[in-house]
Amino acid sequence: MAPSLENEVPNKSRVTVVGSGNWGSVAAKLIASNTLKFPSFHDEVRMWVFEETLPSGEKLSEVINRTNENVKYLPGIKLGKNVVADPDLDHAVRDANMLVFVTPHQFMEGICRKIVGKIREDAEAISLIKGMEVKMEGPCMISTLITEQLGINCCVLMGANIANEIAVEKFSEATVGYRQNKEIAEKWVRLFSTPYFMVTAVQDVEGVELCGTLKNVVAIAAGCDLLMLFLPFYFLKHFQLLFLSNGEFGTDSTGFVDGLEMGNNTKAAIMRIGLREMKAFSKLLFSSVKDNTFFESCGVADLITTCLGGRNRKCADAFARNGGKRSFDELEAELLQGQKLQGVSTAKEVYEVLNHRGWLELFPLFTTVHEICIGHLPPSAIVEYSEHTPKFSLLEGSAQFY
Ligand SMILES: NC(=O)C1=CN([C@@H]2O[C@H](COP(=O)(O)OP(=O)(O)OC[C@H]3O[C@@H](n4cnc5c(N)ncnc54)[C@H](O)[C@@H]3O)[C@@H](O)[C@H]2O)C=CC1
Ligand SMILES: O=C(CO)COP(=O)(O)O
Repeated sequence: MAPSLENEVPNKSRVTVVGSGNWGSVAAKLIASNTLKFPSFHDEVRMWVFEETLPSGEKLSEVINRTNENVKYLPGIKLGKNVVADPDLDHAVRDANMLVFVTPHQFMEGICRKIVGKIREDAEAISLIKGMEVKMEGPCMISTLITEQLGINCCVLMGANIANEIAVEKFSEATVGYRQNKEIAEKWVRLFSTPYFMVTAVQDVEGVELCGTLKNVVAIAAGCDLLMLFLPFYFLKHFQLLFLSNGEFGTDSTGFVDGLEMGNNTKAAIMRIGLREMKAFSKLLFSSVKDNTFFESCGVADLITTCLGGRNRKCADAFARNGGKRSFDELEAELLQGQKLQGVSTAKEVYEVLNHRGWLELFPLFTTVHEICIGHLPPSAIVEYSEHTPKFSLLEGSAQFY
């Protein structure tokens, strides 16, 4: 049973973080430092934990409350004594008027269903979730899902935010996207901002959220692109031994590409083309999306950091290194150890939208990423496709997107 709430103090905002993965835990840490600082917030930050039993036999939530660390998803980092892990979702959300949603996107529909009618009427939400759902009616952003299912306003916070870096207080920026109410957006900015985490608000929920969502697809491409440079050598025995024996891909592989003096240009090309497709796709879905949003932290900066150092890139690198013979599910389990990959399912969701609307030809990078992920194309297609200039000229010629 989770520890009980502190005594009620009127008019103070009470924050609950729904999610306690890698980023969820860091978000709780950031917030907890500010709820202690500002009298307008209750000190305590409740963090809903999807309960699991650790190899030691203990419950994760109990260990978090005992050690003040999320030993599974963010080991070695103290969250702040005012963070209370709570495995009971209803209990965790019922007193909060500021709900921070930060779970892998595939779980959000189920979570919303469980808490319908169980939250405060005056609750405000913010989503830190990068992903979307595709329904019969079309694509549905996670903030929209929250608003529609729970009947509450929902802002978003996205940015160049590799959680492990923010956990050790390396300087980062982030973007809050809001719809109408600037005052609420400013309250979220205050809740998250620290000297090492600089948050800016823009009035463009869809633009901010689509940036955060779509860059994960480009990061998969960036991961494949890395391996592309190795394919000619792939079957040489010593490379096979090097790549397949130690299970360490990230740093070694990047150094290797650097050694070939080819990788950075190729990766930059993938990012540039990816950014164009992100912008075109976002504007086709929502004409309100603003150009400037792509220059905020949620746009180009998040694209760069994820393509260089994110989990999507890491798994795609391993996928390509194995010639597509090991599934993303298998690689995710092995390399991320419980953390979740968003780019592969987002690529599928984007593909469904493109296919349904007859836009596949307009988005060769997004389309190719999905076809590689499902094994219809080899990883090498990610670079081959860039030779299909006629497809690109369709995009180049679509002036209304740019
Ligand atoms: N990790 C990062 O560096 C960043 C992540 N994000 C985004 O934040 C969102 C959450 O990511 P993370 O906190 O990193 O999560 P994560 O990738 O660490 O995922 C693991 C979390 O999922 C939970 N989980 C597993 N099965 C579940 C189920 N059936 N129902 C509910 N929860 C379940 C686990 O308990 C754990 O809390 C994602 O959309 C991600 O794209 C955004 C910025 C940075
Ligand atoms: O969103 C992220 C950084 O802003 C994290 O990306 P990954 O999920 O690829 O690690």
